[in-house]
Order: sequence, then structure tokens, then C-alpha cells
Amino acid sequence: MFVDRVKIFVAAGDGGNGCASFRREKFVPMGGPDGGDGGDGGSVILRASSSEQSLVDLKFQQHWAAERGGGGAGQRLHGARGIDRVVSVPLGTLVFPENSDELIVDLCEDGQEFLIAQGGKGGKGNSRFVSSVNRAPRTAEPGTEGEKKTLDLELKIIADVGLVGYPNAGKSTLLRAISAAKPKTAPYPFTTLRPNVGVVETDDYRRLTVADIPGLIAGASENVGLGHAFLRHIERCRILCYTLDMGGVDGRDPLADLQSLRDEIGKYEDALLKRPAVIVANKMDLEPAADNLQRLRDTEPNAIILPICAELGEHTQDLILTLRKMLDEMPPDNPDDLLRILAKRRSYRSRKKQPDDFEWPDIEVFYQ
Ligand SMILES: Nc1nc2c(ncn2[C@@H]2O[C@H](COP(=O)(O)OP(=O)(O)OP(=O)(O)O)[C@@H](O)[C@H]2O)c(=O)[nH]1
Ligand SMILES: [Mg+2]
Repeated sequence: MFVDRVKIFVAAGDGGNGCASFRREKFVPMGGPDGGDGGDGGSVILRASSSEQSLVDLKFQQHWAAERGGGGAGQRLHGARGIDRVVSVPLGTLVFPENSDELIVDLCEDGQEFLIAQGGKGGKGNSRFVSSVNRAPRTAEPGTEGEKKTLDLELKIIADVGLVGYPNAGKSTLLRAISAAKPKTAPYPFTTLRPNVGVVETDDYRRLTVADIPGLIAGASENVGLGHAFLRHIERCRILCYTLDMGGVDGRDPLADLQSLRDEIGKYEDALLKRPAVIVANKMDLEPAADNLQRLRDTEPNAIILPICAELGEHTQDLILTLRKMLDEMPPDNPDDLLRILAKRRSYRSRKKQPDDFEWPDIEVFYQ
């Protein structure tokens, strides 16, 4: 299962209580106050890690508490400091307070840490309260409470590559061919209802993630079909992979399909059209495909066009290598993307208050 949004609860440890105690020892009459301080509570820290692929682990463990500080003791013994709790999240995790649009932090570098809940302070023991007027104070402080928060975490990027195409173009078949993912494929539209993310391994043992997204049809930008669910997910992929049915099954024309895919995506968000893209010419085993490919090459002289047959797994390696190379050459992160995602998220959240709004389903991921 691939999870791109999750709610978690973090609780830092409370500070340990200070101790009120007096020195009691043979031959030492009236030993003074000797209560030690409580230890500070542990904090909760978020850490970005490249070994995490999704927020799925947090879906199953939503409560994260750090240790409380130890209490002080007699003989001026201080309590132990509570141990911090580190929560590991994937790169590109956005952290928000619950039900809010105010970004707390974007954890995007490997190893980056953020202290999200501060541990409580340990209380002072009574030995600290000695003064000239009070030589035997009986007061000791309690520790203060650790911070507690409810957070919404959301992934900025769900996959390196998103497969974009009309229903039945063969997106799920392609993902099956190149990864261990086994999304359902069938000769009818809208077989795929929620995105599947597959992990693809290149020949030199490197990885990239590919998302198979529900089919897009004309009107998607007005939420026809699975419109908005689709568009929300493609904006979180680094490369778009337009998948076309070159066989023209059901009398479709791949060139017209490409045009309307771009129209819909452009209507939703202009900037998505400038995102790095390749065109996958699928179903090259079918009769009219060769002619259609020639037409496509003539009309799109500057595009990267990769003819494949997903069903038989032919030329899919070329596609994987091309994608890997493009990813290697890409700058790591574009700050504009973050601003856009935040703006979209805001508008989506305000829309969501309508009762009939569509709830995004979770995404599934398969590992090799
Ligand atoms: N001849 C041929 N058929 C293919 C090829 N790739 C996929 N198909 C067939 O096309 C049909 C649709 O494939 P899917 O992979 O389910 O298509 P999809 O794009 O995921 O469709 P949605 O999930 O509905 O958006 C299936 O019957 C596949 O067997 C191919 O390379 N050649
Ligand atoms: Mg599908």
C-alpha cells in the first residue's frame, strides 16, 4: 500500500519532578536539603530519510511519544533526560498542523531533522531553593508538560514518473511489465480507480518509481470521469509519460488523444505542460500502429517518442533507461512546485467542505 497523506499524534515527554528531600546521615545532625532536579523530557523529532518510500508505516503507527524525564532524588541526584523519539519520513514530506494550510516544514533533504514537539523542562529540587531566609525549603518544582500536537503529513512527490493517458491505453499493462506491481488490467475503461505506484529497477540496480494513474478523459478539468483525483496525482510526478494507444482500438486516433490530454492538463494547470515529458507509443503490435507512429513523429518533431508493446514487454527497457537518464539530469527540487502544491491544496481543502465532494482513495505501492 502506498499512502500519501496521514495524520499523526506526537507527544514529547514531560519533565521529571524535582525532589524535596533532606540529608539524613549518622553523625550529621540537621543535614540540609538535598533534593535533585528532574530530568528534561525527550523531544519528538521528524527526520527525512531516503529509505522511506511512502507514509504507510505512519498509517499503522500514528502515536509517537518521547520518554519523560526521570524524577530527581535525594543526595542531589538529578533525574535522567528522557530519550528523544525520531519519526522517519520520506523525502518531500510536508508537515501541517491538523486541518490547517500553514506549512510547518518541507522535509526534502536526506537526514534533515526538525524538532516538532519540545520535551518538558525538569523541575528543580528543593536544594535549589535554599536562601538566607529559608535554610530548609520543602518546596520542589514539578516538571513542565511536553508539547503535544496533531499533524497532517502529506507527500509532495508520489512518484518519479506518472503514466498519463486515456482509459484503455495500456498504462496498467505497462506498469505490470516493468515492475512487480500487479494492477488490474482489462479491455474496458476505468479499470484503474486509484493510483498504483510500482518500483522499477534499472539494469544497473538503480530505482525509480512509476505511478499508474486512472485514465483521463475530456472534461477531466471539470471533474468528469475521475478528473480531479487524476489531476491531483499527476502534479506530484517529476516526469509525465503520455501513454497512447497506437492501435487506434475503438476507432480512436492517438494524435487526437494526445491533443486532448494536453488540453485537459493545461486547463487544470498550465505549468504542468512544461514538466519534462515523454510520449509512450503503446500497442505497436497492432496493425495501424506503424502508420500512426510516423504521423506522430511528423507532428511532434521535438518530442521524445518511445514505441513499445506493453503487452509483450517489448522495448520497455529503452523507456526505463530514458526515464532514469532524464531523472539524473533533473535539478533536485523546484521551489515553484511547492508553492503551487500548497495553493492547490488550499483550494482543494476549501472545496472539500461540500458534502458531495469526492474523497481521494489511498494509493497502492508494490515493491520488488
Ligand atoms: N495489443 C495490445 N494490447 C494491449 C497492449 N497493452 C495493453 N493492451 C490491452 O489494452 C487493454 C487495456 O489495458 P490497461 O492496461 O487496463 O489500460 P489502462 O490504460 O490501465 O486503462 P484504465 O485503467 O481503464 O485507465 C487491455 O485489454 C490490455 O490487454 C499492447 O501493447 N498491445
Ligand atoms: Mg489501468
